[in-house]
Amino acid sequence: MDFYELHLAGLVRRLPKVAISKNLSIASFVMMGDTELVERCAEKLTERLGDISLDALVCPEAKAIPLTHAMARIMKLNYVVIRKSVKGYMVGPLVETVRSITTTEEQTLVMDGSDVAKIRGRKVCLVDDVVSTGASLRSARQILDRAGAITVAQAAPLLEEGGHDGEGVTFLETLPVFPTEK
Ligand SMILES: O=P(O)(O)OC[C@H]1O[C@H](OP(=O)(O)OP(=O)(O)O)[C@H](O)[C@@H]1O
Repeated sequence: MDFYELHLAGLVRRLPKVAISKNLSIASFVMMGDTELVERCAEKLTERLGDISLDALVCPEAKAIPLTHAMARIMKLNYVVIRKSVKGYMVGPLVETVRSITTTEEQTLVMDGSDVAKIRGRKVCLVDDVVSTGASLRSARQILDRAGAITVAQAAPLLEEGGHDGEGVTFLETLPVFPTEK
C-alpha cells in the first residue's frame, strides 16, 4: 500500500492512500483514537483561533468528536455534537442532508432539540477534523442557522486540496489529493 507522510502539529503520521473513485485517491486521515495527535492539534488550533469570544463548540459526528472535546477542555467550554441519525430520545430534531467526500451515500445531519436550546443566540465555533469539499461544514452551518446560533468561527486541522478554498476556516495544514493515472 502507498502512504502519504503527514506532518501536523509537530507530529508525523503515515496515512494510507485509498481510492475514492476511478480517478482519485485520498490520504485516509482518522485522528479519532490518536490521543497525542488529537491533543496537539487541539492546542495548535485553539492557539490559532486566538482571543475569540465563544460560548460553545459544535462538531459533526464522528471523527471530529475527540478533537472538539480536547479543544473544549482547553477553552473551558461545552460542545454540541451534530449527529448523523435521528434517535428515539431526541426532542424536535433539526435535520439536513449532506454528501461528504468519503461517503457515497447521502448522510443525514441531525441536531437534537435539547442541543438547539443550548446554542440558540450563542456564539459558536464549528469544528471538523478535515474540510474537503466543504459540504459537511455547509450543512452544519445550515443547522446552526436554523438553531439560531451565531457561527463566528470554523476550524479544522486539515484542509484538503482541490475542494473548499479554505476561506473562513482556521486550519493548520493542507492535505494533497492524488489523481490516479489511467
Ligand atoms: O468537506 P467534506 O467533503 O464534507 O468532507 C469532510 C467530512 O468528511 C469526513 O467525514 P465522514 O463523512 O467520513 O464521516 P465520519 O466522521 O462520520 O466518518 C470528515 O471527517 C469531514 O467531516
